[in-house]
Amino acid sequence: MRPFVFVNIAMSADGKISTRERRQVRISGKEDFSRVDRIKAESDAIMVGIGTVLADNPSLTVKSPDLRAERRAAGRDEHPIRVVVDSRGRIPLDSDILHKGTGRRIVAVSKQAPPEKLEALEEYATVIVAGEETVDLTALLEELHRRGVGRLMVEGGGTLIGALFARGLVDELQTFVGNIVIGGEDAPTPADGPGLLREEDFPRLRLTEAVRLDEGLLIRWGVEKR
Ligand SMILES: NC(=O)C1=CN([C@@H]2O[C@H](COP(=O)(O)OP(=O)(O)OC[C@H]3O[C@@H](n4cnc5c(N)ncnc54)[C@H](OP(=O)(O)O)[C@@H]3O)[C@@H](O)[C@H]2O)C=CC1
Ligand SMILES: Nc1nc(O)c(N)c(N[C@@H]2O[C@H](COP(=O)(O)O)[C@@H](O)[C@H]2O)n1
Repeated sequence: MRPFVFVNIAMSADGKISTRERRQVRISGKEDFSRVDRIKAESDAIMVGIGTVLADNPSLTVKSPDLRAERRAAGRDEHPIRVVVDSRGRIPLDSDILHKGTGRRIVAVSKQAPPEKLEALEEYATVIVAGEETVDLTALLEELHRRGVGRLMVEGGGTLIGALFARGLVDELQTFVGNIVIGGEDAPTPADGPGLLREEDFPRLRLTEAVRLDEGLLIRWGVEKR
């Protein structure tokens, strides 16, 4: 068993999620940022790849005091569990995700991570070891489910999202398309990594919603079961 997995990503009108320098770019407007805060508050856990932590240093906390109060009233932590996928334990110990906001953190590593780094990390986070080289995402999701995660939001980046799609581990995709053009063949996109080659392997999506939001478009897709 694994959690319900949904990806939320903001991309430019030309399909980029950042610049070729991997610098964080504001793509969403005010309305979309509040939508993201709400769906974050509705999740049990929120996951990113180590590339996003190193590039953006996000906290992935719930920003609205009202949404945090709702979570508290429901007997939950103020913020969802923050999960970082980080085979080699590269996460800096002073990363915001390990310090900002109350609540639990999980760092998922593979057997490649140095034991001394894991020992240091355990002061701030629960460490899950899954996989030999990179993190075994199927095993990780099963472990998260065992630890009570029913609804998992994935915030990026492109490499992690591409790997989850390639393994059939995504149930829903929410994309905000913003009114900017970033360009550049090396700028990250919503599904990076090696990509898929055979049409029969391409995940098939079912459009469930397309609405105007800020100066852009929010598109929601369900992922067909294989
Ligand atoms: N616009 C938006 O909404 C968002 C944009 N971004 C942008 O995305 C960029 C970062 O994306 P990206 O560089 O692709 O990094 P990711 O955040 O996707 O992290 C990828 C890394 O995760 C690690 N990893 C461990 N196991 C796996 C696995 N099984 N499959 C895939 N990855 C694994 C790998 O590093 P290792 O081998 O060391 O473990 C890999 O390089 C930044 O520019 C950021 O600003 C990010 C989030 C949202
Ligand atoms: N939804 C959305 N729109 C954008 O325009 C963005 N740049 C992002 N980026 C993501 O948000 C994270 C920042 O989180 P915190 O504010 O630090 O909690 C960043 O790391 C990206 O995952 N998202």
